[in-house]
Amino acid sequence: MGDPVDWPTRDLLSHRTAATPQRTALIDDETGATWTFAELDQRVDQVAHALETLEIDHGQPRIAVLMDTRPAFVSVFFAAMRTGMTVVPLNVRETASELAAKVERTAPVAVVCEEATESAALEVTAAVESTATAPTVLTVDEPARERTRRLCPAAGSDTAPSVDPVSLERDDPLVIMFTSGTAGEPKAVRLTVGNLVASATASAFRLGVDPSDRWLCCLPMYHMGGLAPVLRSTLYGTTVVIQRSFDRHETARVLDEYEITGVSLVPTMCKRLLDAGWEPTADLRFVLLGGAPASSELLERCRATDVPVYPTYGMTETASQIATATPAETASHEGTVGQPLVFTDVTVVDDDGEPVSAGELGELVVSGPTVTPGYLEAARTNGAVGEYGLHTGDVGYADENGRLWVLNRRSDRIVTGGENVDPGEVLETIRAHPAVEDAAVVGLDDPEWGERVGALLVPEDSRDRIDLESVRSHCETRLAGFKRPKTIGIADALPRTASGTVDREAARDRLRETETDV
Ligand SMILES: O=C(O)CCC(=O)c1ccccc1C(=O)O
Repeated sequence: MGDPVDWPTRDLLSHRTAATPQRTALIDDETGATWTFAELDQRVDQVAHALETLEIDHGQPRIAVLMDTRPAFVSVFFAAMRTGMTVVPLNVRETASELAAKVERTAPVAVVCEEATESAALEVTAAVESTATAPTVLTVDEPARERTRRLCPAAGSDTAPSVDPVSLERDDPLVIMFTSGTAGEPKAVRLTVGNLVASATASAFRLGVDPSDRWLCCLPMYHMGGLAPVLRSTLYGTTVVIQRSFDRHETARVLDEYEITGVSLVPTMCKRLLDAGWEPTADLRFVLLGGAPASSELLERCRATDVPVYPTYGMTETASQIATATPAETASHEGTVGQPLVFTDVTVVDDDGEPVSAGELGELVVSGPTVTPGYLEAARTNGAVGEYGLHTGDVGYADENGRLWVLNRRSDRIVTGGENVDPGEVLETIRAHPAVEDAAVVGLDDPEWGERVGALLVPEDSRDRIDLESVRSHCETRLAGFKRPKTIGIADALPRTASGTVDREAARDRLRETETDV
C-alpha cells in the first residue's frame, strides 16, 4: 500500500451551512440580533475577504484576536478557519505589556479587534513596533452593522465573490491559546482542527445533542470554556446565545428568556446564580461546570435546586473536557468528575511514571485525539510528554470503573473566578519592585472567587516598611486586575521547607494572620 491520502475538507461552518442554512446559528442578547447559518456564513465570507487583504509572507499566517465574547469574535474565528489562518485569542483583561509579550511570541500578521478594544490593540502593536514583525490592526464591527473599517475594502458588498475554500486537514493548526502554568511564562498551546472537532464530537456523547438545543455562552471566548461551545454548536447545527458578560441577575434572566438548554459555567458563576435565587427552567438539560473544582457544598446546592450539573475536568491542552460526570454520578459518587470522554484515555502514574492501580493516587496523564500536538515552544512539549501521554501536573485517582477524582489541580496554580493565574508570573512582577527583595505568591480561599491572589513580601531593607501603595500601583500597570494580589503580608524572611524551597502552606498561614487587604 502507498502513502495514505489526506482527503481535504472544507471548513466546519460551510459544511454546516450547506446542511441547515435556515437554522439559527447565533443570538446576541445585547442587541437581540439573530443570524441563521446562511447569514453567519455570508458575514464570515466578508471577514475572510478582509483577512485576505493582509500582507502575508509565509505559509502559515496567524492572527491575534483581541475581542470580548460577542458575535464578531465568532465571525473572525470562522473567517480565519476559512482562509487557513491560525487564531491566537488574547485576553482583553490583560495589560498592553502582557499582551505585547504574547504577540511577540506568536508573530501574528494582524491584531483583529473591535471598536471597544481598538485603542488597546494599537497600544499593543506600538509596544512591539521595535521588532520587524509589528502586526497590522484590523477593526471588525459587529455583523449586524454590516460595516468594517480599515482593511476591509470588500466588506459590505453583496457582490463580493466567495472566498475560495481552503482545504483543511486534521493536523492543520487552528488555534494557539494561552494558558497559565506555574513557571512564570504563559503557555502557548497549539490546537489543530482535529483536536477541536474530536472534543466537540466526544462532548456530544456525554451531554447528548437535541436539534433544538440553545447553548448560552457567557464565558470569555478567548478561553477554552467559552470557545468550545461555539465549535460544538456549529458542528451540531444548534444555537449559541451570546451574553457578553456574566451577571447573576442578567444571566438568570437570559437562561429563562431564551429557554436555554445548556450552559458552561465556572463554579463562582454557578454559586452567584444560586445566591441570587435562580432556579433552572424545565428546558435546561445541562450545566457544564468546569475551569476549577466545584466544592461539595456547591454541588449539594445544585442537587437541592434540581440544577442538572455535569462537573467537568479539562484543560486548554485537551481542547476542553477530559472527563465529565453526569448528574446521577455526581449524586452517587461524591466529588467525581466522571469518566473520560470517549476516545480520551487517562492513566494515573506514580513518581516514576508507572501506572498505579485503581484507588491509588498519582499524576493524571492524558492521551487521545483532543490532546495538543504540543506547545509553541518544543522544549516545553518535551518536558510535558511521557510514555502514556501529556502529564497534566494534576494529582488524582480513578476507581475500578475509570471514574476520576482530581485532588489538586496543577498544585501551585491559582484559580480565581475561573481565571487561571500563574503565581510565577505575579512573583516576577512583584520582585521587579525596587523595595521588594523576595516574595511568595499563593492562592487564598475566597468565598466569592474560589481563590484570590495573596503575596507575602520580604522588604529589600528590613528596617523599612514597604510602601504598599507603590506595590499596588507597580502591579496595576503590569498585571491584569485578576492577577494582582488582593491580600499582602510583610515578613522578614520567607518560610522555607527543610529542602530550602518556599513553604507555600506556611506562607498561606502567615497571610491569613497578617493580612492587609488591598
Ligand atoms: O480548565 C480549563 O482550562 C478548561 C476549562 C473548560 O474548558 C471549561 C470551563 C468551564 C466550563 C466548561 C468547560 C469545558 O470543558 O467546556
